[in-house]
Amino acid sequence: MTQSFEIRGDLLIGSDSTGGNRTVRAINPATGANLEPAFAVASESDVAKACELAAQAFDVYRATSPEQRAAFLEKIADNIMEIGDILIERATEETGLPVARLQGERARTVGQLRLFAQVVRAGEWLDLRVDPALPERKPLPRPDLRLRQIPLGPVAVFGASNFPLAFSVAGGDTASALAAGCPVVVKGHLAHPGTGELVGRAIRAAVAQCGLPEGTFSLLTGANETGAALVRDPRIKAVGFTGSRGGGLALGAIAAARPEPIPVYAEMSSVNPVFLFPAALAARAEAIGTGFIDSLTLGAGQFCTNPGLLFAIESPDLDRFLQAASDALTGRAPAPMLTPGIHAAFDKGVAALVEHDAVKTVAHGAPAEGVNRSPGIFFETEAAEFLADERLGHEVFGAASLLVRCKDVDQMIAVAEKLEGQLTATLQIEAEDYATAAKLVPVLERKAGRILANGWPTGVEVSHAMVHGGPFPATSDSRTTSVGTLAIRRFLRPVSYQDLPEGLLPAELRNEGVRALPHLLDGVRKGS
Ligand SMILES: NC(=O)C1=CN([C@@H]2O[C@H](COP(=O)(O)OP(=O)(O)OC[C@H]3O[C@@H](n4cnc5c(N)ncnc54)[C@H](O)[C@@H]3O)[C@@H](O)[C@H]2O)C=CC1
Ligand SMILES: O=C(O)CCC(=O)C(=O)O
Repeated sequence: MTQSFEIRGDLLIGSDSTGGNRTVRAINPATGANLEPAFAVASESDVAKACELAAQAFDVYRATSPEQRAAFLEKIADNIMEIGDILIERATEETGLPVARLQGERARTVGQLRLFAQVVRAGEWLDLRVDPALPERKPLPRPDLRLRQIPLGPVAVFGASNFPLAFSVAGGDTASALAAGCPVVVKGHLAHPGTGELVGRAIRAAVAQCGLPEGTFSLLTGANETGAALVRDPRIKAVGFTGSRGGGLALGAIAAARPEPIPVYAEMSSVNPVFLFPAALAARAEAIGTGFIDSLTLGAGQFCTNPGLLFAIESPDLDRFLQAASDALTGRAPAPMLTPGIHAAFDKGVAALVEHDAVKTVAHGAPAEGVNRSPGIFFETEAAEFLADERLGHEVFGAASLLVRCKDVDQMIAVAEKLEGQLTATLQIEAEDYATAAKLVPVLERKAGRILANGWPTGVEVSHAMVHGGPFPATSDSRTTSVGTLAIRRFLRPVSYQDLPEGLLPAELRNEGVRALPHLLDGVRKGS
């Protein structure tokens, strides 16, 4: 039977929809108009109720079999597709993003849930290890030791403004936390509350259809206070976040100040340096120029993977690149940005660069027609100036980028050494560049979570070998990723069982259970 999902402005606290005061409306950023209906904003008691339900759900949910949990993730994906066109229509109204982009994002979101279902079934994430007892060992016998990963507990997820589906209510943080066995309480982003509610209803329906406890999932709409109360709640055991550096740091500080501090996995700011090597520019300066502008202006530049910094060595080929990039950007009409606040922050960041004595404007897009839009813009400066002012390396969230002119490869490497942590670093190279690029790669490994060649950083593949992370300030914890199947590890911790009788061991660590799953037996990989 086809289900119908509606936007009513409700909080979704377990199976209850009655909480909150109806005080906020979404804004259509393309027109500036308010959208109906009014949405309930969660109070502290709503937050506490969602967390209590999540805590009650935890032991039941984490005891689900891999098959039950995988089926739940797949049911969420099916339900999201069942929402149908109203999901894309509402997301377009709330974000100003084009229909095709949102359709692609929906496919990525459901694909991500289905991929995590496969991961749960495969069992590698349990990281099972067995070191059998060695009773005859001298001078001391070895006990029987068995290890598995267990989920941390209820997780707070902060939906991102710029990916209303793939990084929001049922995005990567939610998918990986649910896959790990953690109940999830989402703090929805006020930039897309209707989109969030539709997806939240799809998850809530899946909870009921799969016979899971109601507290497995809740959705709280609200501003910063709601999020702060959620992170303070003692029942929350980890946080997933995508957004600003200020927001991520504030939540990290709240989490660290709790009587029981908890991990915050925050994906924050990145300028994603791109290194244009000489032979690459000689071979294809024009193609690199247009490819760069396409990546820069994608989604009005509102990607944390946006190429915000370029480095290149002075040459006539660099001038060809600049001409091609300028031609591609000039006249390009700006798209609406996600919120008036994000638009204002972009204008402020651009104004600071326009007024900077050491920065020259290379090109900009067509003037804005309509609200919440500003032309994309491309600047240049000298390496020495870049090194002298660290503000030139900070993120301007939107379609703004700065080219840094270097004298030679050594200067390019010296500048790279000064960069903050990044999500990505990109090389534009040809075979003749490999020897010099090889000197840069070890530097970039220290700086970034993903190094790519001859592509553009926007557009992250959801897969097993993806890292969407990196050293601070790209993220708060460089040891992991927020995209790809490795993300499940953020919400797990190991437990070792020493000499427990078979009947007390979890099923997957009993002899028969272990044999059916991939595991390490005395350090040797088996069964995968
Ligand atoms: N690097 C990236 O991936 C992204 C960066 N941004 C940056 O963030 C700016 C604002 O955009 P938003 O999406 O609204 O990000 P934001 O960081 O302001 O908000 C994201 C979420 O965190 C919460 N939050 C923020 N500060 C908080 C605090 N002090 N206490 C408790 N909760 C807090 C908000 O309520 C929201 O739910 C943009 O102009 C841009 O500079 C935004 C989206 C993605
Ligand atoms: O480039 C992408 O696909 C993902 C970008 C991202 O993670 C973000 O903008 O928050």
